[in-house]
Amino acid sequence: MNNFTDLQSQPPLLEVNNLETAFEIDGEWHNAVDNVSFQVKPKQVIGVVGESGCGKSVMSLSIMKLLPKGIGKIRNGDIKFNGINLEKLNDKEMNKVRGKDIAMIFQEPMTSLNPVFTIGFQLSESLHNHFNISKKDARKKVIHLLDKVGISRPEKVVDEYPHQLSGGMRQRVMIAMAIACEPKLLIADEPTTALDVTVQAQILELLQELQTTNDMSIILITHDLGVVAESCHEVIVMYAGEVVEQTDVVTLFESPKHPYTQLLMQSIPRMDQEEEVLASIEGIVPSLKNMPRQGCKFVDRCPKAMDECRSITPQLRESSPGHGVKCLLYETSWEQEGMKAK
Ligand SMILES: Nc1ncnc2c1ncn2[C@@H]1O[C@H](COP(=O)(O)OP(=O)(O)OP(=O)(O)O)[C@@H](O)[C@H]1O
Repeated sequence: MNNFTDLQSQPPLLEVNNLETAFEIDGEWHNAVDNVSFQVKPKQVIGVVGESGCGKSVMSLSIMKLLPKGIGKIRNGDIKFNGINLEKLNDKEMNKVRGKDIAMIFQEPMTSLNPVFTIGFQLSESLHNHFNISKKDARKKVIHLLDKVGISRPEKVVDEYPHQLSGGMRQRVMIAMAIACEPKLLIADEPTTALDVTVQAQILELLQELQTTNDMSIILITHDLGVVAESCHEVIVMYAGEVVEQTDVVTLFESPKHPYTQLLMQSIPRMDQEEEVLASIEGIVPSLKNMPRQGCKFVDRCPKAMDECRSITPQLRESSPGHGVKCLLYETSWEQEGMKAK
């Protein structure tokens, strides 16, 4: 992994500024991603964590411009890749960016692989989409890619079909497909969730290795802070579409500030625990239609909630340089305003 301080001085590869992505439900638009801003530096691995329904996938689909047409849209903010505003690109231009500059892998590889075509055919397709390459050279490159992602006997696997491979191998194939065109940014959406623990560790190791050899940045989306601790430089904690905490990985683990992050920390299995006694966070993430319009969205589940949390909407503020927290516990201005009013 690269040194965190070295990365800080570089211009961003990806900039997400005040992103709001909404879905239309019963004639009304609701934000699934609400005013999210962050940057990804070249060669940086950034983790996006949060429970199911926090907006992690919608955020990555927004970056890829793959939101379901007609139902979902970016209604505010912008996304810049290498300084280019992706919103301004037409479909053809965006198709070039996808795969070639930014690639994505998903949780369940079987849904992304076509069962009726061989691995070789599917991998060469993505090469043909972006490069003028002969069939023979594409096959050679596919075998090389399969080898690179740790698939043994790649010359055999190239002619096999997805169902002939294990879950871990299929995820390796997806990674091979994603890195085929050497993208500068890989978005990995829960890449290990469907795999057993040993295979999970191997896939994470592979991603880390590729990040270094290919000089790639990675956005690693996960609900598991344990995965983040292993692989990321910087972390964004999302709750109900918003960033509630954002900092480097060491600071996050040494001094998590937001009550939501603290609860997520308690749900990481630890090696020194004889039995897995995992804290679970009571309640669920509010649905888009039931999202509180005012105050903190975590209030109903927060063990540290105060009366003011229902009426005052917290702002994402730096609690120390580079450590953003969106919680009234770390804001003093609302208390001062209250004092003035008295
Ligand atoms: N096509 C859609 N139409 C309406 N609402 C949607 C759609 N896709 C996602 N949502 C809503 O947007 C919110 C964020 O969903 P998202 O899938 O991004 O969460 P997530 O954090 O990625 O969860 P998971 O880990 O389960 O994928 C949720 O409330 C979800 O129900």
